[in-house]
Amino acid sequence: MHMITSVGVIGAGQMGAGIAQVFAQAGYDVRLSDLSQSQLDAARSRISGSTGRAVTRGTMSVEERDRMLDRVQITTALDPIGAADLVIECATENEEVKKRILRDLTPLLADRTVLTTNTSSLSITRLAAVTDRPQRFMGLHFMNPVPVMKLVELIRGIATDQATFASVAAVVATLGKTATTSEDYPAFIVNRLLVPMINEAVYALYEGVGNVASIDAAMRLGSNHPMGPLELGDFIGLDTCLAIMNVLHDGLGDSKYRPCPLLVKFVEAGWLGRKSGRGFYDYRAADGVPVPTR
Ligand SMILES: CC(=O)CC(=O)SCCNC(=O)CCNC(=O)[C@H](O)C(C)(C)COP(=O)(O)OP(=O)(O)OC[C@H]1O[C@@H](n2cnc3c(N)ncnc32)[C@H](O)[C@@H]1OP(=O)(O)O
Ligand SMILES: NC(=O)C1=CN([C@@H]2O[C@H](COP(=O)(O)OP(=O)(O)OC[C@H]3O[C@@H](n4cnc5c(N)ncnc54)[C@H](OP(=O)(O)O)[C@@H]3O)[C@@H](O)[C@H]2O)C=CC1
Repeated sequence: MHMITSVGVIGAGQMGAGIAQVFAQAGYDVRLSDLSQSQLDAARSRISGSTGRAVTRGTMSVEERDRMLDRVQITTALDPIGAADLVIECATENEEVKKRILRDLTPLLADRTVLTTNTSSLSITRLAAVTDRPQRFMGLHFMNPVPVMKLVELIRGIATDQATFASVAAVVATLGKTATTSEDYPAFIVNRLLVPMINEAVYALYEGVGNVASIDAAMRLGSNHPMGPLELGDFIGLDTCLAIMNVLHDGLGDSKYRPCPLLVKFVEAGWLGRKSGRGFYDYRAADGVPVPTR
């Protein structure tokens, strides 16, 4: 089995930045790629800000932080990604976008490269089929915020071989995270359970069962969830939540997974949650305190 020392991450959004950070902290050389230079610059600031907190608390020295940041190279090109030992596709949750990236990337890959996707819901087998290496392709699903959350879901496609699975599981252990295995069904385990709950919270809002503050307080204080479901939807990204509901609805063919029309409308309005400044809360107040919108 080839040693994995370098990692290529495609897509520098909230997940790509967090994944780049945890690999760099664990000593891997990271290449982070995105179409947009501004997203890459924002990812660098996000990593710097996130580790800045550790420096302030004294859990990381300034030198360690600087060495970690030096291990993350950013690029708008795809070519440098192809030479990495492990690649993690981490772009927008859209099957066509992911397939286009994987098709473009395939001719650039070294023979040894293990290819993975951080998809929240899409079929690993279908994504693998557009590459030249379905046997060395699998789902590697990190949770948000990546530096904090302990779990990584591992998902085999139908063709994933045991050596690939074992090497990816070994890499997860070096990050200090715990892996669980899920089968390749729509949205796997975490999002099969979590995102319908968020969608149901949007239905409760849509039907007037409660307002944003009462629905979130009910689940925070009544079920000990660290965030209310609407706050969590905003945190994940309402576009991503809607994409996951659509995959569940289409893939399992059960009306219980139909996305709430209010969720659809928010995404159509560009109200995507934290990342766009507005979702079920407005994040643009001068004092930084989120304000419920309904
Ligand atoms: C959609 C998918 O495909 C799958 C998914 O990811 S689903 C989403 C899964 N994630 C969740 O459910 C998250 C739910 N929320 C939480 O667990 C918590 O609210 C939270 C961990 C995000 C924040 O916790 P909190 O106690 O309110 O905040 P806070 O006290 O500021 O932070 C706790 C710690 O996390 C760190 N932290 C918080 N956010 C961070 C971030 N984005 N990056 C790095 N560190 C972060 C803080 O620095 C702090 O560290 P220390 O304890 O060492 O000081
Ligand atoms: N949000 C979450 O809580 C979680 C998300 N995930 C999964 O991780 C993936 C990324 O999600 P997240 O980081 O939240 O999404 P974001 O919207 O924050 O980021 C996606 C990034 O991908 C970029 N991108 C789009 N197309 C391409 C392309 N062709 N080549 C390179 N980059 C591209 C986007 O650029 P631009 O903005 O310019 O379009 C953006 O920077 C998704 O598959 C999602 O389902 C997994 C676990 C948790």
